[in-house]
Amino acid sequence: MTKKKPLVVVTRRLPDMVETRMAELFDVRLNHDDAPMRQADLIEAVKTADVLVPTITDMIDSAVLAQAGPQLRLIANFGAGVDHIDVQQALARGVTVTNTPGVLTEDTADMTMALILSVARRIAEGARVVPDDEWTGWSPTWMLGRRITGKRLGIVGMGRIGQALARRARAFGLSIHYHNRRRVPAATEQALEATYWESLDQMLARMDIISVNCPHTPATYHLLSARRLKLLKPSAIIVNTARGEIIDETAMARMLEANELSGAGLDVFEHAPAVNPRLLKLARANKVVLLPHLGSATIESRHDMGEKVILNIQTFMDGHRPPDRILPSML
Ligand SMILES: O=CC(=O)O
Repeated sequence: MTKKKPLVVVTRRLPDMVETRMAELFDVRLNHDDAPMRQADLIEAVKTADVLVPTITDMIDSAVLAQAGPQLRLIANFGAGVDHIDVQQALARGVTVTNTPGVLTEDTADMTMALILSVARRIAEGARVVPDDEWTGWSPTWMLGRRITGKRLGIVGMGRIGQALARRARAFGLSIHYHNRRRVPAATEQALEATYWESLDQMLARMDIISVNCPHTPATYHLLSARRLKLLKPSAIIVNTARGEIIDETAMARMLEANELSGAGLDVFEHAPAVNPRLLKLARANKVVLLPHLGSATIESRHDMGEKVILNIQTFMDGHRPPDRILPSML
C-alpha cells in the first residue's frame, strides 16, 4: 500500500524548481498569486494542513496556533529567523518547528559588507547623483566618505553570519571585535583574529562600525536600546541585516537626526514592511541607506532554502528528527 502523502500548505510563492519538487513529493497547496496570507487564511491552513511552510510575512502567533487541528505536526519555515512564530506555543502543542540555517549565510554576510561600504563610501548617494544629472566632474573635496581600512568593526552576534562577515571584513582591513551570548571557541577566535567583549556596553563605546547579526528573541528585543546607542561614538555607523526589532529604531532615528550617529545601513525594520517615516526622511537626506530585506535574496539562497524545507519535511515524515529542528535552548 502506498503511504498517504502529507498535506503541505505553502504560504507564499517559492522558486519554480522548489514548488515542482514539492508537488512531486507531497499533496501540496501552493499560493500562486503570492499575496501574503491574512490571519483568517493562516487559521484555515493550520486547521487542515499536516505541514505548514510559512515565511517571515506570516504571523504564526498563539491565536493562530490555538486554532490548529490535531493533524498539524510540523511548521517547516522557509527562512532562518523564526521570530514570527510562537515556537514555545507550537512545541507545547507537540508541533515541531524547523528553519533553513546555513544556506543563506554567505549571501547575508555579503549584503552586510555591501551596506558597510555603501554607508561609509556613500555608494547609494553616488549612484543617485549620476542618473539625476547632478555630477559635474571630479572634485578633490566633493562627496567624501570615510575610509574603512583600519577601523574597528563590532559584531553583535557571532553565529554563522557574524563569522562570515568577520572573514570578509578582515580582507577589508577592519579589526574584528564581537559580543556574543557565548564566547566562540578559541580556534575560531584566532582564525578570525577576533577580540571578544563580554560587555556589550564597553564594546559599543569603542567601535567605528557596529553590525547586528544576532537572532531576534525576547532577550535581544531592543538590545541596542536608547541607552546603549548613546554609548556609540558620534562618528560611528550601524548596519543591521538581522531584524529591526533588535535596535530601538526611534532612538536611532533621533540620534541620526541630531548627528549623534554618523550613518546607518538597514536591510530590516522594526515594523516591516512599514518603514519609520523619520528613516525615510534620513534616507532622502543621504544619512542612511535603506534596503528592502535583501539579505538572502539570491537565486541560489532561495533555491537552497527550498531544498532545506523539503529535506526537513521528508525527514520528519519518515519518522526521524529533521536536521533543522528548533530547540527551546535556541530561543
Ligand atoms: O531574514 C531572513 C531569514 O530569516 O531567513
